[in-house]
Amino acid sequence: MAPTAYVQELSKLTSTSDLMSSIALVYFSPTGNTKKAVSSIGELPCVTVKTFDITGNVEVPETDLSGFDFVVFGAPVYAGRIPACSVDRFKKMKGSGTPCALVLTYGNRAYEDAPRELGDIAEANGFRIKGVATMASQHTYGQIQLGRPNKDDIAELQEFYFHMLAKAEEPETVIPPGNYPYKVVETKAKFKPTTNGNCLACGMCIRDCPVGAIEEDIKTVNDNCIGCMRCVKNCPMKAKSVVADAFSDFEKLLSERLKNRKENEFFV
Ligand SMILES: Cc1cc2nc3c(=O)[nH]c(=O)nc-3n(C[C@H](O)[C@H](O)[C@H](O)COP(=O)(O)O)c2cc1C
Repeated sequence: MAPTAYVQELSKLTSTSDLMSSIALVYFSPTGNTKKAVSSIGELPCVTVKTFDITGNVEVPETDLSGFDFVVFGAPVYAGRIPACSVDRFKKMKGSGTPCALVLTYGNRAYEDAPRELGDIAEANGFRIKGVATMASQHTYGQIQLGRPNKDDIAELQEFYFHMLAKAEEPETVIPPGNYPYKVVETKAKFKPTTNGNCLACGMCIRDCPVGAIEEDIKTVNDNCIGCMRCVKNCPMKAKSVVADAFSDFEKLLSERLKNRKENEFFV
């Protein structure tokens, strides 16, 4: 169904309907792809959303989401898993048979065990998984699938959300893709950002870093760094970057290796 047709369809349904309206969005999203994908459910008519952005380096409190009609969990894929630092944050979210969807964004390589890992956390905490979306997105590194998720990706995702909401009360659940044991991964950054002379010491990078890796002097990036590149992407002065021949070589190689477009997949 074309996006406009489905929005019209949805409007018709929601005027009479049992479609849900109260939706919680929970995402970890250092560079914004996952946030964009998850938040697009809020553009559907007749839904109200409450956002729980668990990306920042703050203690996530235990949060009861059982009062919501539907929950969307979103995470990026890091080395075939969800980011290690996000695990305990997602575990703070509690449901009570609450229907949910999982949205994983990945940089056009592979999502491997990440959907299963996020799904296992959700299920253990009282959520029923109604569907899983794996969204091929712009990679953090190199020049890969620039701008994705784009308008067309979001339209596909919104159609998925629409079906999720329509089926939320049905008992069937979905087993997310992925294997056991989960892939074993290295979580420390291979390449850390450095700071150039543009820096105005505004401290935004310190405040925003998901793992508290940037020290008070701004220049020192400690070993907590996960290489998410949030500081590089968000710095208004473009003062953070990774300057290393090895990094440029890695980016070139990765861009070449991942140049063929992958499609989004929806497990319902
Ligand atoms: C440390 C790290 C590891 C990554 N590992 C993978 C991977 O295994 N597979 C993949 O396709 N993309 C991988 N990516 C790319 C991200 O999954 C992708 O760009 C994602 O959409 C970023 O989400 P965000 O913008 O919400 O932070 C990785 C990115 C980073 C920073």
